[in-house]
Amino acid sequence: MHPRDQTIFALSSGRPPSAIALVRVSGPQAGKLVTALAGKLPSPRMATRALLHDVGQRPIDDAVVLWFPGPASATGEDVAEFHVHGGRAVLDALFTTLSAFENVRPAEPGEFTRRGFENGKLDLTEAEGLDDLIHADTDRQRRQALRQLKGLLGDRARDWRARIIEASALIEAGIDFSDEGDVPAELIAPALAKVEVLSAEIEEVLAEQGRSERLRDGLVVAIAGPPNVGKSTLMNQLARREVAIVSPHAGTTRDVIEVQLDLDGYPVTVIDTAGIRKTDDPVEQEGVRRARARATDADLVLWLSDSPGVAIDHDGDAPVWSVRNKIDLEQIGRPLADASGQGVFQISASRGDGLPELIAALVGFAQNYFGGGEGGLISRTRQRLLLQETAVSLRRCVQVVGRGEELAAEELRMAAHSLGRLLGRVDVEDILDVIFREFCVGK
Ligand SMILES: Nc1nc2c(ncn2[C@@H]2O[C@H](COP(=O)(O)OP(=O)(O)OP(=O)(O)O)[C@@H](O)[C@H]2O)c(=O)[nH]1
Ligand SMILES: [K+]
Ligand SMILES: [Mg+2]
Repeated sequence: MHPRDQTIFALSSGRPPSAIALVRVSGPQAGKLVTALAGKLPSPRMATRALLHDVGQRPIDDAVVLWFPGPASATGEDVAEFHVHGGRAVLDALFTTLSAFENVRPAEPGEFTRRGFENGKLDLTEAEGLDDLIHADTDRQRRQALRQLKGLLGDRARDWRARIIEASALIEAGIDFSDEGDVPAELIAPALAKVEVLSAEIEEVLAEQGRSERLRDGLVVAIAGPPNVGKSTLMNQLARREVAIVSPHAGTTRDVIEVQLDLDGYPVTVIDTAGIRKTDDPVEQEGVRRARARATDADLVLWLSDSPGVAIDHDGDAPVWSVRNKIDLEQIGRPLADASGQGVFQISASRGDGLPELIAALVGFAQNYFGGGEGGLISRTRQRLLLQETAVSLRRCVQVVGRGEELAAEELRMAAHSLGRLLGRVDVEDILDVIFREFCVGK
């Protein structure tokens, strides 16, 4: 039997032990499994209490069972849900029992969603939105993923594709007419007008794209500077916990340490790095090399120093903010901070002076970086590349029409094909494998 026709099961809730665990089953044998374990098939979509038994009629657990006959289910197949107590032994017993049936096996990552996709329950952009939603850490990421899952990009793409096919039909009709005389102009002109409007709409969505992709990936802020200036102390303050070791010894931090922060709904990764200096210690040298590399890739660098006039030793395109630490050791009164993020911040990482100003400036930077608002429709490189391809084909269609309607028609076919791939309609198996492999097991 092809793996696709086998019945799959997986733990869809979190890691045991937990109060309740949800085990999902999908495939042609789902009904048979429920009957075998629960004694009978419950009414569709009604939570029903049942004592589950293994194949030797020994009890497994007191459970709640749900039965969703296909095609009105998440995967489009027959689906069952077992809500059991979330202990490891309970789950072991349940999985052993399920596996004992022929052609029943544990699901691969993303396999439930993939089946739903293959049965037309959701398009590829919605499947990606679902995966993003599961992995969303901040509120803004959640809202963006939900928009994707609700099919906003998919709906636009379907509409564009339908209109490209309409324009195509006009051009094809023009090609057919042209054998009999010089009629095409009346057909070609409205087709081109449609294509130009479409082009503009797609380009507008593309222009918005950067911010949503960034929202998905997050903003990386690197703390860099000479040894012992208080980088790890600042890191711990931003993280509000002791993630990095702080000590009076220069050269304490060697590895790159990362924390994920939710900064006003924006996903921000802060990295603490080894103090940058010349050293003979090979381990510290490696730390300095890593520190430089990570700071170069960051979106923003906080260059920390503890005395005036320390030169910034950093290259890369990212903006660098100069942060003076340990102002508590000096008698300079209130810390000065420029909320625009320009100029020098003055803080005491250990006492907390100046931190609210620094954090407010970071939020301002994040707002700018992510573009504020709700973000655009595109959240993945795959989506952006396919929309760019579509836009290029549409632009070329208008350019080449003078050289022959067939060329223009071919460009429209390519545009429609790119949108088909965006929706997952015409994609080849291996691309789907790559996309669904990143999903969680049980989804
Ligand atoms: N007085 C004062 N001491 C501080 C401040 N911030 C950090 N320190 C002290 O400075 C020393 C070095 O702090 P760390 O956070 O380990 O500095 P670092 O830059 O991470 O050091 P390396 O990892 O070795 O490069 C520690 O003894 C801290 O307690 C501050 O704002 N004021
Ligand atoms: K130190
Ligand atoms: Mg350190």
